[in-house]
Parts: sequence; C-alpha cells; structure tokens
Amino acid sequence: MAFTKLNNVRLHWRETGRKDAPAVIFANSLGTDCRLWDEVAAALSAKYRVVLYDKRGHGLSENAPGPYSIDMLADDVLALADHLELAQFAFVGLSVGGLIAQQLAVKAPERLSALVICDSAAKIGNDESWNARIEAVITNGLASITGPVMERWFTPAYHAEKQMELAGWIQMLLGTPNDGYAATCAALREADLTRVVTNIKTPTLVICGDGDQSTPPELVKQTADLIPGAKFEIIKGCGHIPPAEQPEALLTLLTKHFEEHIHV
Ligand SMILES: O=C(O)CC1=CCC(=O)O1
Repeated sequence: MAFTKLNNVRLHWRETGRKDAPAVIFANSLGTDCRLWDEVAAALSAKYRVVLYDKRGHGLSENAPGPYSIDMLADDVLALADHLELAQFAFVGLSVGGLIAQQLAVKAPERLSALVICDSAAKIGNDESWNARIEAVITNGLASITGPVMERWFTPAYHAEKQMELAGWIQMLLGTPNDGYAATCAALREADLTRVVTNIKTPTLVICGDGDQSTPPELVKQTADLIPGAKFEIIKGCGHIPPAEQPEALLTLLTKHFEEHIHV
C-alpha cells in the first residue's frame, strides 16, 4: 500500500508481482475501491506487475473537490504510470474506469499495450439521470440510493444467495465520500467518447455481464462495434461488477487477452 501526491491529489495505490514484469493497471467503478480487484490481481500477479489504485474521491485517495472530468481521471493514471516509471502498460477499466480506458487509448496510445473495457460504454446515462443522482447523494447521502445501485450491480441470484457478500459491497459503497461520488457522477454526465473511440488502435477486449442493469450488453456492444478490431465477450450470470460476481470468468477472459497481446 502506498500514497503519492500526483496532480496535487493524494492517490492511494498498490502493486503486486515482479517489478520487471509487464504492467497492468486496473481502474474500478463508481462507488467501489481498489479491493474490488484483489482476487483477479492475486492470480495475475504470478505473471504481471499488477497496479491497483483508488480514483480521486474514492477509497483511500484524497477526496479532492469536484467536479472531475474523465480527462482529469485519465491524467491521474498517466501521472501514476510516470511515477512508477511504466513506459507502457495494459489497462483494465470497469464502468467509469472503462471510460478512463477509452480516454487513455485516445490520448496516449503509445503508453498502452492492451486495453480491457468492462461493463462500460462511450456514453453512459444522460444529463437527467446523473443530475438526479448527484442531487440525491448531495441532499440525502449515498445511503439513500443504495437499494437501486445494488439492483444494477448484482443479479437477482446474487441478491438471493450472497447476502453476506452483498452487505460487504454495500459497506464499500458507503465508504465512498458523498462529494467524491457526486464529482465522479459529474465526470460521467459530461463524457461522450462516441466520436473518438473509432480512432482506438490498442488491442481491445470489451466485456459485459449478461445481467448488467447499468450498462446493458446491447449498449456495451455498440461501443465495442465502434472500436476497430475490438473483441466483445459476455459473462453469464453476472451484473455490472464482474470482479465481484464472476471473478473466475473475468480472469479467464483477461488471461487470454493478455497472452495474445502482452509480450512477456
Ligand atoms: O449505476 C451504477 O451505479 C453503476 C455505475 C455507473 C458508472 C459506474 O462507474 O458505475
């Protein structure tokens, strides 16, 4: 576990695996922190230098004042990569992390060896839905939206069978500062990468849970179809958060993509 001031914000990050191995950076979704990747990171660190971090306004990173933008969040990743002296890295982004992935691929393609966009799209939601969410969180706190958020994150089967785990993810969500969450919602509201993702040259895998209620498979596939050469894969029995609900299926897809595109 480490903390570094980057772009004037204290970012929390962790790394596992050999320092001389090819690097993979993971970015988590709105209302989660980097522990989300622990299971996948542990498996991949046998072969890769795995870097996890908390976005600004999330986890143990500084709750910097908003609003944020996807470009600002992508710049945080580049600053972290510079700090770790990673000339090149693979990047896996979930949901808002997937928007950061797309922005990085457009902005700094020379830094990327491979890209994974997980349960994300070039445009997520609309002004109305994000403004309503920001208003609810600022006025009544994250606890007031926990129910609908969990419906989008996890399948009905997970809700029925994994109540203890669900309580743990709710605790993670509620650990997010209200204003950091709202500032990230503002970044999501403003982001529309539809016109630029057509320029992505990095080998890209796009993944979606078949039961994702936040970025449904049809929406995610529309973005995959815009990215030249991108592969699209569905994870069965999974909502919006594959590293929590189906980590093994996600790991299988990541391993294949990295074996094909990252040269060890
Ligand atoms: O709707 C949710 O809470 C899920 C989500 C949307 C963007 C993101 O990062 O997570």
